[in-house]
Amino acid sequence: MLSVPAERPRESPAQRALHKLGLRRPIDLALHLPLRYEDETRIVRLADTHDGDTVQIAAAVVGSEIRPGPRRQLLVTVDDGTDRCLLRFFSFYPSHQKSLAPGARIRVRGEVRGGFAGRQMLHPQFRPDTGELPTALTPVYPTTAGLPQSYLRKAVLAGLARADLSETLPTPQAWSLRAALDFLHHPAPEVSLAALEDRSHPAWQRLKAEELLAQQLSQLAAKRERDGLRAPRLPATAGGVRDGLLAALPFALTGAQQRVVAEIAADLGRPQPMHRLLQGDVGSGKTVVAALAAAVCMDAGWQCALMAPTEILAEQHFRKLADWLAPLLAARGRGIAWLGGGQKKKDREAQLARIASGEAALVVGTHAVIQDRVQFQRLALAVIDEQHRFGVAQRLALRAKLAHAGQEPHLLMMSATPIPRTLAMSYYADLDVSTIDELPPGRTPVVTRVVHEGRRDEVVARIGEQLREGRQVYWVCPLIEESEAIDLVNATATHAELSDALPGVLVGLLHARMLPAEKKAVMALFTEGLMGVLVSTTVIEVGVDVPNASLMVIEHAERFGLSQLHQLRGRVGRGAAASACVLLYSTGDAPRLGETARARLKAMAETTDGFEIARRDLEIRGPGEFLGERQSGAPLLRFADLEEDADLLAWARELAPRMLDEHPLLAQRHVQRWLGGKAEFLKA
Ligand SMILES: Nc1ncnc2c1ncn2[C@@H]1O[C@H](COP(=O)(O)OP(=O)(O)OP(=O)(O)O)[C@@H](O)[C@H]1O
Repeated sequence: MLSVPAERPRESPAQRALHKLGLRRPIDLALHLPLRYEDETRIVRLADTHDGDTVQIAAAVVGSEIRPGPRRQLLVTVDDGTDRCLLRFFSFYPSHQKSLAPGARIRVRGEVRGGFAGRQMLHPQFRPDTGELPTALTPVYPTTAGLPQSYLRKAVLAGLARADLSETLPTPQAWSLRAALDFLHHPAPEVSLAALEDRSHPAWQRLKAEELLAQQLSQLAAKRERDGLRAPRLPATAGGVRDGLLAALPFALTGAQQRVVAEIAADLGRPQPMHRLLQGDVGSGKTVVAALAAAVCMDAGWQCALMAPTEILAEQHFRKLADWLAPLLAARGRGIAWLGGGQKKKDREAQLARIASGEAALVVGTHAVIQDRVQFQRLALAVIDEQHRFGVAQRLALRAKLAHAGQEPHLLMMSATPIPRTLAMSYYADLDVSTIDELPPGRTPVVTRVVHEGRRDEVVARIGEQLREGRQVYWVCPLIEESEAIDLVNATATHAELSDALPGVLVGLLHARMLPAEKKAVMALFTEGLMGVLVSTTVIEVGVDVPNASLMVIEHAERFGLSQLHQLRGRVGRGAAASACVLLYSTGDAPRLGETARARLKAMAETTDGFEIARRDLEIRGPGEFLGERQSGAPLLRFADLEEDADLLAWARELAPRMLDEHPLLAQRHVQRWLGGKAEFLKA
């Protein structure tokens, strides 16, 4: 008999958009709080409005026409008996025209603009006028493309009705969770905007307290879980690879490097696994810290793995670590293995054998390092570069893969994208954090100039000057995320333009679609100083280290995010030479740059400090987006603020251990409610 596959209900675009916002369970919807409220309870007479007022009017459509041309518009005239107003829509559907046909009675909300031609509203919201006005303020929810407010509002109310909101707090509270959520989602008619926005209101206090408690519970559970795990103890020993490396380095460690090396060594000496994040600004010298950690591990007779997210980065780490460590290891009968994407089968087999036998004390590579076929003889430390590029799931897979005989490896994760302290505490709930907050001596800060695209020729002339001084130059082409193909066209055109403008100079091109071997060849020419200019898409974003490069030009800088610009700029100023970064911008058809793009370029011109950049980035984008990019999978505070709500934090900190001990089921339910699938470390 044929079995008919069960038909899976198709997701509508609106449902997909809900999922994109992370709104899957009824409780997720119930906890999706309004961003602001609109007052639709009042109708204003058109004759009483002033330029710039945002108002709601009730009027009849008296005229409707489409103005043709390149900027097609729908123009609708309405009359409310006191005056007329023109509604202008630049994008519209046939259904708009129908609802706005002459004779229709509508309610319109928007900003009134005065002018010679009379009152106007651009893209106002409108709906049929049913005669009945809402009696209370209307919530407006954070949303995303393809998810209209009306749909989201209904979904939230349905979620609120279905969610399990039973009490999880063991001590009596002034407001229940249900009361707090009802207050915010369905404001009563007498509730004012001021009350709804007052974060010290008991409804908000209840939500923040809940959220902080969930965070404290999950952190504590993670910590207890970790305390129960075993890892090999790796005490630092004298006279080994670590001491050899310290003696051979051409520079002395900075104070900050010494401090974090000591923090890591202390963790490695304990029988519990280290889970530490090493964060440091671009060029602050994280690699040598990783090398020293690896050396401690190898001196104790164990293996270490280092994994980077791209072939270029992994390759660069391999080269640097091999320079530093290979001679020291060879003297002890051990070596370094490489695992990359484009490797020949025979070479790969040979490397796998060295890893399995333990002869390879250090293994460097890309994701290839955690593939099933890789068997370590005795792995004790895994170093993961740019860990935020690896998803939480990959991180967990790594841990599972590397654990053996009841022992977990120590994990050191490196990131060149510093996160402000308050966010780090909640984002990296399960990690300890070490920070390199000092650059090696002798660096001159990179001078950054924001230059209009119209002055491109001057910039090309400047490249010529740098080349004559024996320096090298990066030229980064725009990022148009949706289309790698367009990126490539741009980069290729720029490559041709620069090759023409700079006769006799080797100008290279690097982009994501090249084969690993081609990329490697181009990078090698640039690293060895044979190539003067490297035109690249953003593949060089992280980690590339060519100290002789002293100028970076970023084309269409207005399209890049702030941390990304900072990362890119970090590719220059890595040696002693004075370096510069030129941010070329274009405003396209617009008369000037948008506000956030302007804020980003201004921040870049004003500071080179990665922590300050991170702070401004957070300010410009808000925590959701700021962390979203980092593939957040860890708990994150949405409502509470660790500084502002210090008293609630103290309450949660005090309650969490008692709750875990005395009410473990309530604790579990509470964390599930707030963190849902993200509460991975509670599973144990
Ligand atoms: N204490 C030090 N004194 C002088 N130079 C140093 C010191 N530490 C590291 N360096 C050098 O500084 C450069 C940058 O170091 P490294 O590549 O480790 O930076 P990073 O922190 O990994 O930066 P990024 O995240 O940008 O890759 C390298 O050329 C490195 O050899």
